Amino acid sequence: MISLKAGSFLQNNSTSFSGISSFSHSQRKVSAPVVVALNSNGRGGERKFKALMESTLKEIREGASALDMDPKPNPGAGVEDVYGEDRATEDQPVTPWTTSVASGYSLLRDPHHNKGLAFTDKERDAHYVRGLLPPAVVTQELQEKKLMHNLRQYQVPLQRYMALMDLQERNQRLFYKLLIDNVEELLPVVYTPTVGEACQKYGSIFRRPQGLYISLKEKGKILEVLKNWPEKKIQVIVVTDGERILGLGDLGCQGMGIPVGKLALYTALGGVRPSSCLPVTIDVGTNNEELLKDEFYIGIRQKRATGQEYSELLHEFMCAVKQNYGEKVLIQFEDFANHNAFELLAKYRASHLVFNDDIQGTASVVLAGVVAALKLVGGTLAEHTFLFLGAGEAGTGIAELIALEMSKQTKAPIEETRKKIWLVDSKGLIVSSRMESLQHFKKPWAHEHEPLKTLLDAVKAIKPTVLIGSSGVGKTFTKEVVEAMASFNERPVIFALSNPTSQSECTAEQAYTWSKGRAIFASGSPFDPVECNGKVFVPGQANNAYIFPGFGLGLVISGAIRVHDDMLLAASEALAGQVTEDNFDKGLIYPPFCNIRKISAEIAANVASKAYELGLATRLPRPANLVKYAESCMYSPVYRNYR
Ligand SMILES: NC(=O)C1=CN([C@@H]2O[C@H](COP(=O)(O)OP(=O)(O)OC[C@H]3O[C@@H](n4cnc5c(N)ncnc54)[C@H](OP(=O)(O)O)[C@@H]3O)[C@@H](O)[C@H]2O)C=CC1
Ligand SMILES: CC(=O)C(=O)O
Ligand SMILES: [Mg+2]
Repeated sequence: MISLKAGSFLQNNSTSFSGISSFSHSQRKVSAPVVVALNSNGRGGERKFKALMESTLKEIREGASALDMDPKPNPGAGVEDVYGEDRATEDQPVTPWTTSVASGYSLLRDPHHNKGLAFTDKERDAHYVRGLLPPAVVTQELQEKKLMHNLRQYQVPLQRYMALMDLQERNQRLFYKLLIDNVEELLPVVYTPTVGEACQKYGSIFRRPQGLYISLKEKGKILEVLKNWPEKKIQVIVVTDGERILGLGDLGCQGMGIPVGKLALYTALGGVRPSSCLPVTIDVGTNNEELLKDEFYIGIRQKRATGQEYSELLHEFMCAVKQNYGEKVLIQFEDFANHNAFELLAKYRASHLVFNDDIQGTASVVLAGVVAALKLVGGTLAEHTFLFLGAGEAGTGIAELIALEMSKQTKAPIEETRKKIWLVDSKGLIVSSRMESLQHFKKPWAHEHEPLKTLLDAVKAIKPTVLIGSSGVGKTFTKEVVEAMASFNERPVIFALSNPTSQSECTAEQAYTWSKGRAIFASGSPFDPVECNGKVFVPGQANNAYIFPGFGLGLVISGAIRVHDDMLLAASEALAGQVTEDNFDKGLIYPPFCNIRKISAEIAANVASKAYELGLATRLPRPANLVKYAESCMYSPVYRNYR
């Protein structure tokens, strides 16, 4: 075992090199000079190691220029090839560095470098794995084929989820190759709906920890906890406190499945490197009585901390992140309850690079779907009338972005364009007579109207052209509601955004059947194509997964320091622009996920372009072709050759 450590000595068989602090990226408490400690383990590896060190140092110091992009990647923009992995080709192999040079048994157990049976004979000799594997040598493609075959044998979605998580823990590149090549089939497993069930049962299915847990016990020590994470170059953090996991409510610490899943998509769909992604769960307790009683629950057993105690922990986290990773790390808030979500976004948007996926990402994806739908239904955005069921993060976030875009298009003040948008919450239609009792984020939507209690009454009174479900409550778009929409719209536009599938406002089949095949329908969780009156209808998936991976990539490659609403509009425009005539012919208002990497590159380029235009980008000079640049920065899961 050859280990490379910063600021420490090895007791036996050790040889020291000094002055190579450039290697210190993955160890904490780095102090110069960095010491490389060598334990040759009786393999006579000392000379070999010195030669290896010299050649690798040379490669890192000089070799980077060979394949650099024009303009050169800027370390500040966070896209540099920290591990030398991009430079690896058949002719130019690299060393599989971790905090140690992984070899032998530990190499097979290191998910970042393990290739299983794909290790060549030469690699098996060079890295001491001969005999630790059966003799067959197979390609990554064959491994993929076998795994897909095995996954398809499972009847229960949760078993597929667990098999995929095991793979991620065992062989990271193979996991991402599977996910990228089979995105439409595997998205419902690592993401909604199956990830919802996984979170509900997270304590029971828990095997190896994923991500970073920061609980009230870590108060005062969050910076230290961040330093326990093995990677130093973090570019994207997805953080939840588990209080509103999909439409499933408070799952406390078990919400970890969400940041883990979202970040898997950052890599697979947006090409952000797995090593630069950090899933975080903040555990302040849970109000879920069942979990508190569950002997397998993995979080702290207490009611949720609120008020000052909550905000102090969150503030310590936000400060520690900036201190540890710098100004340009993206913090994505995910599945917080709305009473905290709006406040956190407002509090930190001026000082940190923050993005709330449920408020902002969802807004961007739904606006794109609406803009695309206009091609099928006709009219401008301002000529349509919108009604929401659900006036929380998703509902008011989407409403505000639609109103902003309408205002930009018509030059009318946003106070005016908001009047085209109506929302219903658990107490009925939001109207001005309720103003006093409304939460702050609902107040802009309190228009003059008589109070109405039910969605059906609101549909009949407002006569919306677009109906959007964002309440987290399933089966709320009843036959009467859909029939009412179809009675005054030739092509009613219906979004059933709530996740997972059990919480969907209606199914695709119901939307098409009840509207006699006239609905333009999209849902947050996927539905299979439906045959109605001899015609096949393909429902779209209106999910923020279309937006956040490309959006985040755009921020990272431009070195953006803040998120601006115009970037959300830019992302939305790029997504809507990817819907083809062929997609429209099938009634689709989103492009299929199988092209998601191309879509993400377009989104990233539009977002980055906006960041430059707004003076929020720090990566200079601006690459001439941002789409090509975004594509070139994307992580590839193909195995690297080891020397
Ligand atoms: N497809 C996608 O990409 C996304 C989907 N979502 C989904 O949207 C749903 C809501 O999320 P989010 O907005 O964050 O949640 P919030 O808790 O912030 O908002 C929920 C809203 O729904 C209202 N509501 C609850 N029950 C009813 C009811 N029976 N009738 C009418 N209104 C009701 C609430 O009313 P009140 O305020 O009165 O309590 C509240 O306004 C979730 O299922 C989530 O999974 C979220 C983000 C992205
Ligand atoms: C998709 C998503 O972010 C949600 O349902 O919360
Ligand atoms: Mg969410």
